[in-house]
Amino acid sequence: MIKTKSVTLYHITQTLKSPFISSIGHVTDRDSILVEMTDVDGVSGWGEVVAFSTPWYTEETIATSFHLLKDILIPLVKTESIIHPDQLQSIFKHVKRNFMAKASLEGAVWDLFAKKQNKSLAHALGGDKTEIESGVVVGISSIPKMTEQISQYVEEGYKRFKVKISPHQDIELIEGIRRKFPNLPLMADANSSYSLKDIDRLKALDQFELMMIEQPLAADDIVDHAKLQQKLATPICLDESIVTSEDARKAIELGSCRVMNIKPGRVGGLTESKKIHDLCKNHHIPVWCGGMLETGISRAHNIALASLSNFTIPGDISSSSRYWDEDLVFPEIKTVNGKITVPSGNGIGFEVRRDVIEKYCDSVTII
Ligand SMILES: O=C(O)CCC(=O)c1ccccc1C(=O)O
Ligand SMILES: [Mg+2]
Repeated sequence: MIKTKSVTLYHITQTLKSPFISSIGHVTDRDSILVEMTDVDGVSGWGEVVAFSTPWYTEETIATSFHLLKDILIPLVKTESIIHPDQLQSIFKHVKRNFMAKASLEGAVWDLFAKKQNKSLAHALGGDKTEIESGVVVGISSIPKMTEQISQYVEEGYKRFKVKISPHQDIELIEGIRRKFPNLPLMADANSSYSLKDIDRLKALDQFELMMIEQPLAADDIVDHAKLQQKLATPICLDESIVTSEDARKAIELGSCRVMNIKPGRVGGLTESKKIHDLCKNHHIPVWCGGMLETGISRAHNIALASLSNFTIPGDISSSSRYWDEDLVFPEIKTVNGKITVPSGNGIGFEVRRDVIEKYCDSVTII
């Protein structure tokens, strides 16, 4: 049983090693809110808000998440005795959307719950893989720079490579990469930069045998994606369009995709992530875990989630050093020979480094 004593929110800002560029947004300084929930027995669980400072990827921001946590979600949780983290869905049932805010607090509860059960978060979620395969994302730049980056990541052992595309940079880019790496496990993420009018451009990509195209069409669409999937040989993977397990059910029913990307933040937490995972597994839709340029805390949650059996495709979970000079967790999260070991220690299985948090922390709020 978890009875909350306090929840501490740490607002931190870290600068990415190099700016992250996609078709819809640039990130140079990464703001995050770390959520530490301490219960009356003195055990702490950790979560992270993965929203950005502006609403370019989803409608949430760091500021909206802070408001939701402080004024609505934490007060709701503080009055409850929690037996299982799944309960948070009913505790939050009158709070619409705000998935990333909910996921951060739910993540802290999952970590705390696993720690109190003397289980790893992976085991608490029902995952039994001891290692997960690691993929990496190459941001938008010139084609020579991107191929150069890919060569470096190939050397580092990554198992899957993702590039960002848009109607301004697609066929030529993929052709350039394929010329140098004919058999690379390669995929492209469009972040909703196409419409059905671009169908010929998208069909032209079929010749390059990409593993999948991620989110070609609008975030709020699953109908046009179904039409597009019928015309494309390349599997479509949905990211932004899936924010609940109901969205996942409808997308599967319509045939809007053949693969799904799951990000706990986007779907409101690990409980909903698991539901989507289970649903996809029953319908033979493979899933992989997406990334949000997050710190080691959210990466640790992602690793635990990706230890579930239907995460059969390497996700966007890369070494912390891909984005950060210094990780917030110990030991540092590292891809070795394209794999990351799923920790066996209790909860997230990593120690949170308070000394590093302090270095990047702008403000602390205790509720
Ligand atoms: O390496 C990562 O963390 C994932 C990079 C990435 O593609 C991404 C990063 C931020 C927001 C959205 C996306 C995306 O998957 O669309
Ligand atoms: Mg994406």
